Amino acid sequence: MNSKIGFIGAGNMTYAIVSGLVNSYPDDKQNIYVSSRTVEKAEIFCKEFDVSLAVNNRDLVKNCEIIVLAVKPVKYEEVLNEIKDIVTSKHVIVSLAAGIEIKYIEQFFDEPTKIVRTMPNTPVLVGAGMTAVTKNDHLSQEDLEAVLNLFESIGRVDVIDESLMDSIPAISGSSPAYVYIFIEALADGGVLQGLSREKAYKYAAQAVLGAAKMVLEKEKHPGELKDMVCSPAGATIEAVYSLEKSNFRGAVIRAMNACTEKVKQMGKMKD
Ligand SMILES: NC(=O)C1=CN([C@@H]2O[C@H](COP(=O)(O)OP(=O)(O)OC[C@H]3O[C@@H](n4cnc5c(N)ncnc54)[C@H](OP(=O)(O)O)[C@@H]3O)[C@@H](O)[C@H]2O)C=CC1
Ligand SMILES: O=C(O)[C@@H]1CCC=N1
Repeated sequence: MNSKIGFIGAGNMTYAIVSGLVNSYPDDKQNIYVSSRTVEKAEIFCKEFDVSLAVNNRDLVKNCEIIVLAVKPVKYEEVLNEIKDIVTSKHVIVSLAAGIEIKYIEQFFDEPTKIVRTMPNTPVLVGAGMTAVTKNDHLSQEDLEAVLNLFESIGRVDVIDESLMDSIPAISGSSPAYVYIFIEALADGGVLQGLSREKAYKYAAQAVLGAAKMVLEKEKHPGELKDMVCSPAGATIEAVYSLEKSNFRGAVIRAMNACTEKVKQMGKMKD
């Protein structure tokens, strides 16, 4: 880690990213700073990970080059007003917020400021995150590489056009939540049929992990991979038929549309 990185907000996403970074950079823990509204929470957090405590958000900005805004979208105005006069052209501001556009953050600063908008997900905690990244024109290639390196150390990264950013929560930022529901449902079905709860979670989660690896590592269409499982007149096609009758795909796509709709509303709520 070549820069000091500071997290404003010690909530779920900071927990996930810092856990991942501490695993990837065990010798650089002291270069990770955290501040939060409730200082006691930040203290507990810093003790757990052996990272540096910033006593407040301004102290964090003074100590770090990369500043991650890990507060809810509605808190952006408050936090940006608090730090704007001490942010310099050397800092890189990294936003995690769903729905917040780069131009909204830019308007707080009188001078050109380096801003990166990202959408990670909680699996960064285990080094298996998916992070979409977009940036403004004030970053050098070196600045961008520094941010990409951080997220690449805790998962996969993709640089995209900002026009696509509002669509990313639905497909990867929020989707771990739907996958956990799917895993719970698989496990409940297993328990119903007599498996222990412990075994049911292990079998369900490993099946989801394995299926995802097949999609990522084999150059095959997911439909072809599904067909490989469905023996003619076999058991799997009965399950697939039942899911299709329940509009499984439609339910997922409808949920994603609801997610994106909310992301767009959250982007407007901060105005
Ligand atoms: N959770 C997720 O899976 C993902 C979240 N995100 C984005 O990450 C951001 C954070 O989300 P998440 O971690 O889930 O939210 P949380 O509610 O878990 O955490 C937010 C944190 O911000 C702190 N906070 C609030 N106001 C301030 C302030 N003025 N100064 C410093 N800290 C403050 C809160 O402290 P306190 O508890 O004391 O109020 C809390 O620790 C959001 O913008 C979200 O859109 C992006 C991708 C995935
Ligand atoms: O629920 C949320 O608003 C955030 C955005 C992506 C995941 N969690």
